[in-house]
Amino acid sequence: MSIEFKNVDYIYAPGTPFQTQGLTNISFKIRSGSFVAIAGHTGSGKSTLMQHFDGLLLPSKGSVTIADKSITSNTSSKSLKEIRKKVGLVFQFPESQLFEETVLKDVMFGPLNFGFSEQKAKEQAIQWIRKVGLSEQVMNKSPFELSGGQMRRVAIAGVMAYEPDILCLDEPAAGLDPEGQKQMFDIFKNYQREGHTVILISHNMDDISQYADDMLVLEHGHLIKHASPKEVFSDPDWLKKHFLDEPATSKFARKLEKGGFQFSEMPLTVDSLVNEITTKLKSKGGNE
Ligand SMILES: Nc1ncnc2c1ncn2[C@@H]1O[C@H](COP(=O)(O)OP(=O)(O)OP(=O)(O)O)[C@@H](O)[C@H]1O
Repeated sequence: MSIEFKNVDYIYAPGTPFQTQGLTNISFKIRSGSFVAIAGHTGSGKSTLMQHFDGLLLPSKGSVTIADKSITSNTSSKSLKEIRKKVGLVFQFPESQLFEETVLKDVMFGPLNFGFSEQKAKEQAIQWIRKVGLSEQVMNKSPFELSGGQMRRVAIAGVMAYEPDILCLDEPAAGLDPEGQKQMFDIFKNYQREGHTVILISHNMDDISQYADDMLVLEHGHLIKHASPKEVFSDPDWLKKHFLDEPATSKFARKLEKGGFQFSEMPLTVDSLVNEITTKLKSKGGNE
């Protein structure tokens, strides 16, 4: 299922002293079945953009089209419910939104809310509890008895259990250990392989370079780049200008090595990476 933005502006608290321009004139198209990363510094508009994918925020100007359904500032709540069944949003630290008595009930909540029968909702919940790497033994426990990492999985299973065509995740691996993070991303990559569209907000360039097909980069509410990670990461001048302080570790560096560069020290920051690339380019006569 595709997503298209046409000239979208979003203004928070219009006409008040708190008025803030969240997004300005955003246009792009996300291909159905792709894995897209949204990157950008804090406050650049990533969460504001994501909340337009299921109509949680309606554009102040312009339009958002999800498959063949258009969302504008006038879209009815009935149409929005249809869209929300197709677009699952997982916010940062989603475990803070768990509320049911048991894990099973919590994961069943989404499917039941979108019209699945009790039986089907239960089957979906059990399947997704397993798929996110939890044992069936947790099903009858209170979510609040679980570890932080397990609670995160329960919350994510709660969205995946109604199998939205588009899955949007805001920093889903934040705070998890490296093994837990990898498992989480493998689950999302498999979800894409099953034919779904996955959209991920991330500050982590390693994850983006490893998993995403395309990147949207925001700055001060403007879309400043829509390209593959390879294109973005092979433009040192652009990286230096926009991502100077973002951390880059060995996997990210290895991706760049494939473009012909070698790196000596790991981990690297983009700053040191860019210096290294610039030095190498100079020594090669600037032809690469
Ligand atoms: N509820 C709100 N009311 C007013 N302004 C807001 C609100 N939420 C966000 N903003 C403003 O909109 C702009 C974009 O914020 P947004 O949260 O979308 O950025 P972000 O890239 O997701 O940041 P972060 O990486 O910190 O989550 C910022 O200037 C922010 O202060």
